[in-house]
Amino acid sequence: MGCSSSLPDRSTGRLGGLNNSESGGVADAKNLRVKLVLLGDSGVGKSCIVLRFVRGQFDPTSKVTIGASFLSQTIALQDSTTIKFEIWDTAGQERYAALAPLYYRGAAVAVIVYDITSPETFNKAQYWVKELQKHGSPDIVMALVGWH
Ligand SMILES: Nc1nc2c(ncn2[C@@H]2O[C@H](COP(=O)(O)OP(=O)(O)OP(=O)(O)O)[C@@H](O)[C@H]2O)c(=O)[nH]1
Repeated sequence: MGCSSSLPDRSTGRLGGLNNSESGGVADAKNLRVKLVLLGDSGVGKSCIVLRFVRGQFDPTSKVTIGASFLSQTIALQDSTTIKFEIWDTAGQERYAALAPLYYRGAAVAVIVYDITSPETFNKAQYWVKELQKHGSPDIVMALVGWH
């Protein structure tokens, strides 16, 4: 698999807007809390991305997510600021789509994942971008991840 993504440079402080309780981030200037949600079609690798980020592991037998799952990961920046990511990994199957607002509400960051060989998954990614533009936090940071 290859993976490309575009995220703000985490060492430049461009995540400044995230330290805001309305967009899921609180605590003090040195210890930020960021709510992050993953969205995208079923099977595009969302759970694998989260598992890699949180535990450094890859599980090729990764199961379909039911509803959503929650994990967290804290990272330290060069200036010793810490960011605790509170991660909601949503289920991509259509039957769970109605639950998504529960998980993206108040999220400061959304990672939207698609498979670059599958137009349907890209359509779904576009759908999530529009949905978040309409109903997500106004200052949400979105990252589009293309997977293959
Ligand atoms: N070879 C390879 N397979 C991968 C990689 N990432 C994910 N997969 C496979 O892709 C399948 C789906 O991955 P998941 O992370 O469970 O997909 P998901 O987007 O969370 O799917 P839902 O839970 O249904 O929303 C699994 O069978 C993984 O083994 C990767 O980096 N390499």
